[in-house]
Amino acid sequence: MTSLSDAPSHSLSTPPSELLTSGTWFRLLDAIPLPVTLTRLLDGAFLYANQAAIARSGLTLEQLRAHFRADDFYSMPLGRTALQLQLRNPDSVAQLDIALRDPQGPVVPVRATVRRLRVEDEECVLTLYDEQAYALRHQLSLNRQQLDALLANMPGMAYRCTPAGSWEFDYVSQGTLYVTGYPATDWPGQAPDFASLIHPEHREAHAIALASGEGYGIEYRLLHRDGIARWVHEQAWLVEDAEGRVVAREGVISDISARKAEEAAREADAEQYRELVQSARSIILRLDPQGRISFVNQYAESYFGYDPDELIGQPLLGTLLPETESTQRNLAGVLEALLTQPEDFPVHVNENLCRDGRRVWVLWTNQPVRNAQGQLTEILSIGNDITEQRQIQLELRRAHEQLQVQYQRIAALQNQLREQAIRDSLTGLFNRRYLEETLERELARAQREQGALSVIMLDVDHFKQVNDRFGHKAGDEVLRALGAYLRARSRSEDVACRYGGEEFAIVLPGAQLGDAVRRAESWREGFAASALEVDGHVLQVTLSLGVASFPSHASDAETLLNRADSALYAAKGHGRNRVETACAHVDDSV
Ligand SMILES: Nc1nc2c(ncn2[C@@H]2O[C@H](COP(=O)(O)OP(=O)(O)OP(=O)(O)O)[C@@H](O)[C@H]2O)c(=O)[nH]1
Repeated sequence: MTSLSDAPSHSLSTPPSELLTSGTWFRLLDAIPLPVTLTRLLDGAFLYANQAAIARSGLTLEQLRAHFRADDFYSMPLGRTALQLQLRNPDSVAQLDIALRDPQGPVVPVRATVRRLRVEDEECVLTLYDEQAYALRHQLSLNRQQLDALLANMPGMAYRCTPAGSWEFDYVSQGTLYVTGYPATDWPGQAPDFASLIHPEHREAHAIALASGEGYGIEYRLLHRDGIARWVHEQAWLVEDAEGRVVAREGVISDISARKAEEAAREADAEQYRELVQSARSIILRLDPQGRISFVNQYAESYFGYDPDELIGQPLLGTLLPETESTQRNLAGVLEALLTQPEDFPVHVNENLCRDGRRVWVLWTNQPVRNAQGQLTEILSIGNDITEQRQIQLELRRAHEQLQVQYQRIAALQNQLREQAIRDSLTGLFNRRYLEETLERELARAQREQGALSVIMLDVDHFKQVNDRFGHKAGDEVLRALGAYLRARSRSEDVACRYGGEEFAIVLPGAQLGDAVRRAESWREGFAASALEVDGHVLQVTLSLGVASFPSHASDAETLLNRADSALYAAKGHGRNRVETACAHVDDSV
């Protein structure tokens, strides 16, 4: 606008037709980003529109001039006559809010600056349209209205007071009733002095804030008209004039009783929680994400034997957790895993270290705490001593291991006893009792399966002479050698026994008579051919053998043994060192 009024006056005498095509004046106007028009005052006919105005209208200058008048685009509350009245003096200027009507679009309110000009003996109006200025002004007035409504309706007390005397109120909002119990209309005058409403305990703090010479924000209790003291928060600021003199204090006093009550309840809750944590008979500690101790309860202090100052801020590893571990457990690794994946360790058992070096076992329950972004902020751990249980457990394990050893010893002993019960100690062969048991069993099976079974009885020839010539010990040696000989030639199913003295019996399950005789013959031959070295003497010892078979010779154990024994007797009788077969008809009573 100032550029228009400052424009060189000589250009205004240039005829409009020429102005439209050339001239500094209008080049300048074209450069203005806001719409500018020149219209005739009398009827609003367009004489000129700058580039911004043409762009805004969506028409050409020719179309504007030929078919439109200013009144087609905007209307003023009082119409053209009013505009003419506003600009009744030459060169007069006015500012108007007008509604700019776009022929095809919505109505846009604009702020227009109009100036009356005389061009070519014609009274004209130069108009500058500013939509933004209108919007800003409109918004400001709207905010003012909102503010007024807000002040009137807010539950707090908005005020303004002047420094004259003792800060007399010259404005209080309707919320004053809510905060003090006195209606806004009682101020000043009927209501008591504001300072007297401040609770005696807080008056001094309020007076200090007032005297500070600056704005302030304080909380204090205010004595309400209903007799109840309520917590309020006062935010105040000072208003200064151009010379920096304080001309007013403004502020808002809000009732914060509800917030204070909540804070008190929260504090009471927190206090209860603290008492609970401190009186708990469990170890409670908090760890930061770096593995440092940030809190320990009293029980934890006494349990580990530390003062709180010695633990807070200390890394867990090296204090409560042994830094090195004789059992080679990777404690640093365990702690690292706990800090990075706490959800994987809801419960864990750990050996911990007391200040005096004692080792204690603790069962830990861990609760990770995370912030809204999911980052770990701390780990809350609750521990219970399980040293005694652990000790009992260890002792039980040790006792169990000892029992295992003893059990194995007993089992070995039992085995040994069992072996002793069924073995002959001199030869290592089975004894007579075992033979009888086995024979009964094997015979029953052979009968069941309709199989065969043979028994070979054998006896050392002239054994008495061995004893007599070389001594009883040498005789034992011969018997031991015969035992080894028979064992070496037995099959897995055979049962070789020392039947008594120098007499032996071998049960051959599944063996037919012919097979048994062949084997008896080969044993006889083999033993007779072997030279026994006994006590420095080389002996040649022969055997007599008798063979009997089931079912050919007998069907019960006793008879079968008797038949084999009879056959052995026959072998002795026929000159020894030979094998005889039992006869089915032999009379057992003989
Ligand atoms: N060294 C030793 N001798 C034993 C053992 N048991 C029995 N004898 C002896 O074996 C001998 C058996 O003698 P006899 O029954 O007369 O028979 P034999 O001298 O072998 O003569 P024939 O059987 O008829 O060939 C006895 O002298 C017994 O004392 C033993 O465990 N060790």
